[in-house]
Amino acid sequence: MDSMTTCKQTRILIVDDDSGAIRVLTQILKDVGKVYFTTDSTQALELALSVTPDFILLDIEMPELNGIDLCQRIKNQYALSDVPILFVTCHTDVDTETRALTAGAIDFIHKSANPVLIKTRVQNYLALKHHYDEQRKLAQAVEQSSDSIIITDIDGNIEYVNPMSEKSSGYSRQEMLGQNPRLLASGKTSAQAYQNLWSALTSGRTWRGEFINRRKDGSEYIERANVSPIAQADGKITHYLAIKTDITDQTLMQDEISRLGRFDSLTNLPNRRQLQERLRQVLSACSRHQHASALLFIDIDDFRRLNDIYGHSLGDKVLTEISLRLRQDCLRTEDVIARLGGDEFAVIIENLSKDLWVAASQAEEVAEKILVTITKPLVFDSIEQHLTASLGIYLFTGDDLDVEEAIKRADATMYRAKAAGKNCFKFYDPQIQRDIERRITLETDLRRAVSEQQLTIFFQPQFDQDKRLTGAEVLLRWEHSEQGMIPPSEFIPLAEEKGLIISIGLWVLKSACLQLRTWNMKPGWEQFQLSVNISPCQFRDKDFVSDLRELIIETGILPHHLVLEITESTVLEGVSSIIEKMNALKALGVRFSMDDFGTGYSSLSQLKQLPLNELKIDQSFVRELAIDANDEVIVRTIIAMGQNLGLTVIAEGVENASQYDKLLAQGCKHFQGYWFGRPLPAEAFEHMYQSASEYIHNS
Ligand SMILES: Nc1nc2c(ncn2[C@@H]2O[C@@H]3COP(=O)(O)O[C@H]4[C@@H](O)[C@H](n5cnc6c(=O)[nH]c(N)nc65)O[C@@H]4COP(=O)(O)O[C@H]3[C@H]2O)c(=O)[nH]1
Repeated sequence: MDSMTTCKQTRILIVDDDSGAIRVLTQILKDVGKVYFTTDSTQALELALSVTPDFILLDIEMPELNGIDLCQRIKNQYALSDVPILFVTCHTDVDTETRALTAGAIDFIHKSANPVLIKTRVQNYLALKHHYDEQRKLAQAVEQSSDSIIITDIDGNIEYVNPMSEKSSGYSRQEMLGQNPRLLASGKTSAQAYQNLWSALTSGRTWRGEFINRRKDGSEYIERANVSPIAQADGKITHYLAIKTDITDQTLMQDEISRLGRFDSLTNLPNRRQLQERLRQVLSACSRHQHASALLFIDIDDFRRLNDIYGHSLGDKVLTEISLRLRQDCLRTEDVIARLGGDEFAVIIENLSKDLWVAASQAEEVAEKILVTITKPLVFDSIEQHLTASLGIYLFTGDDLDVEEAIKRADATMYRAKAAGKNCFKFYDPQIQRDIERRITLETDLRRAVSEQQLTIFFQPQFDQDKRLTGAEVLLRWEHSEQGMIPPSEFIPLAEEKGLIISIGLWVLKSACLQLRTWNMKPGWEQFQLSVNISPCQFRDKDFVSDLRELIIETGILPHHLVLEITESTVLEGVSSIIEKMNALKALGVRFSMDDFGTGYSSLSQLKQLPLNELKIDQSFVRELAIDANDEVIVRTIIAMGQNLGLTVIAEGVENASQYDKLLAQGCKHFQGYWFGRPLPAEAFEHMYQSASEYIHNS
C-alpha cells in the first residue's frame, strides 16, 4: 500500500449500534487512519460533517435510523458526497445488498470477514479515492485556469477546451470540439512560426511562441503559447496540449510604451530620439548616394513670454497648431519633422540636389515657407498671436559626420539666426550663407530694378557668309546702381526661380519689338531681324501667345522678323503641348530658333516634329573647333542635319577667323560672336552698323 493509506490525516468514521463491533473494526483499522465512531446513527451525520472523514463504515441494522437511510443522507451532503461508504453487515440477501449499493455505498462486506480482508479493502478504496481526488483537483485547475487550454488528438482535432479558451476566442466548447485549432488562425502568424511548431512537436519537444489569432467576432488577439506533445508511457504521442496566455493588452501596452519613447506626446511628432535614429539613416544614405540633405532647427521666437503671459495650455495649443502647419503646409510626406521639446522643432529634408548650391536654394525655399507659415496669425481663446521663428540650417552630404555633430551644428546655427535679430534663417556654412544672402539682396534689388527700369537690352550682331548683317540677338543687361553690370547668367536663373521672368521677359519682348519696328523703318534695315531669348517658364506661361499677339499688333512689327530662341529644356516636358503652342505662335508669323543646340538631349525624331526655322550651334562646340576633333564632327553633323531639315544653321560664339573659316568650310552660313561684334546698346549698335547698312542681307 502507498504511504497515503497510512497517512495520519486519513480519517475513518465507523457507525454501528454494536460497540463490540466498533471495537473490533477500530482495532483492525488503527494503522490505516484515525478512527472516529458512534453507536447512535441519528448523531452520525452531524459527526460526519464535523470530522469530514475519508472513509465511512456503516452497519445496516440500527435502531431509529438504519444504515441505508443514513447512507442516503450522507450522500445528499455536498461536503460528504464523494466519501466512500462501505457497509459492514450480517445481511447476505441480494435485495439488501442491492438497496445498499443503490443508496450510494461503494461496497459491502460481511461482519465476520477476515480482518485482513476488511483492512485491505478499506485501504484499496482509500487509494482509489485519493487517485480520484487528485484527478478532480487537476481537472479543476485546468477548468479554472486563467490560461486557455486546448487538447487535440494526434490529427489536430480539438478534444478539450477549457472555459478560458471559450472566453478568449468567443467560440463555445461545442463549436470548437472536433475542429482544428486553425479555426482561430488570422493568417498573420508567420509561416516560419508554424514550421517551428511542427518541427518541435514531431520531435517530441515543446514549442514556445506567439500566435496572432482571430476571435469569432473577427477581432484579433495575440496569444503566447506553450504547445507540447502528450506521450504515453511507451513514448507514443497521443495528443497535443496547448496552454496559451492572451497578451494582447500587454503587447499594446509595450507598443504604447515604445511609441511614447519615440514620439512627443503633445504633438504626436517624432521626438529627439527618433530624430537621431532617422538622422543616422539619412547620413548613411547621403554617403552612399552623395545627395545632400538638410537638417533644420526651428525655434519659436519669444515663446517663453507667450507661455508666461497666457499660460501653458495656450502655449500647448500654439505648439500643436504650429506642428500641424509645418507638416501640412511646408513639408513633403517623406520629410521628417520632430519636436525636440519646448518650442524647438527639427526637420530633415532628404534627397536634395547633389550640387550643394542648388541644395542650398532648395533648403532655403523650405526655410522661407516655414517662416511664412509661422508668421501667419494664430487665434486661440479669442486671442490673436503673431509669432516668428529662427532657423538654423545645416546642409550635409554625410561625409565623416556623426549625428550629434550634425545636431550641434544646426542648433548653433539657429542661435546665430536668433542673434541676427530673429525671424530669419542662417546656414551653417559661411560660404553658402554669403551666397544666399547675396541672392536674397539680389532678389530685392532685381525687383527694384524692374520697377525702376534699371534693365536694358543690348544687341549682338548676326552675319551671313558674305559678312552681311542680317539681324541681332537681344541680350538683357542689368546695370546695378552699386555693383555695376550683373551678368544675365546670375540674375536670369534667379528671376526664373522667383517667377519674375514672366514680366521681365515680356518687357524684353516689348522693347525688342519697338526697336525692331524702328529699325525696320530705316532704309536698308527693312529685312533686319531680332532674336529674343524665351525662358522655359515664360514659354509655358498660359498668356504667352495672347501677350505676344497683342505686342505684335501694338508695335506693328512684321512678325517674321522676330525670332524666338528656345532651348532644348523648353521642349523636354510634354512635347505635344509645346508643339501645339509653337504652332499657335507660328500662326502669328514669328519664327523659332533652337538655342544652345547640341547640349541637350533632343532626338532627331523629336526635332523633326518641332516647327523650327533655325538651329543655333552652341558656342562650346565652336570654341573647341580648332582643337577638338570630336567637336568638329559634332559641328559638321549639326550643319548637315539642319540643312537636311531645311533649317538655317547659325554658329554662336565665333571668336576668331580660324573658327569662322572652319565653320564656313563645313557649310555654315550664319554667324554670331565677338569676332563679328560684341553686344551693344541700341544707339551704339545702330551707329556701328549704319555705315555697314549696305551689308544688310536683302534676300
Ligand atoms: N565667350 C563668348 N561669349 C559670347 C560670344 N558671342 C556672344 N557671347 C555671349 O553668349 C551669350 C549668348 O546668349 P545665349 O546663349 O542665348 O545665353 C544667354 C541667354 O540664355 C540668357 N539671356 C540673355 N538675355 C536674355 C533674355 O532677355 N531673356 C532670357 N530668357 N534669357 C536671356 O543669358 C545668357 C547669357 O547671356 P550673355 O551673358 O549676354 O551672353 C551671351 C553673349 O554675350 C563670344 O564670341 N564669346
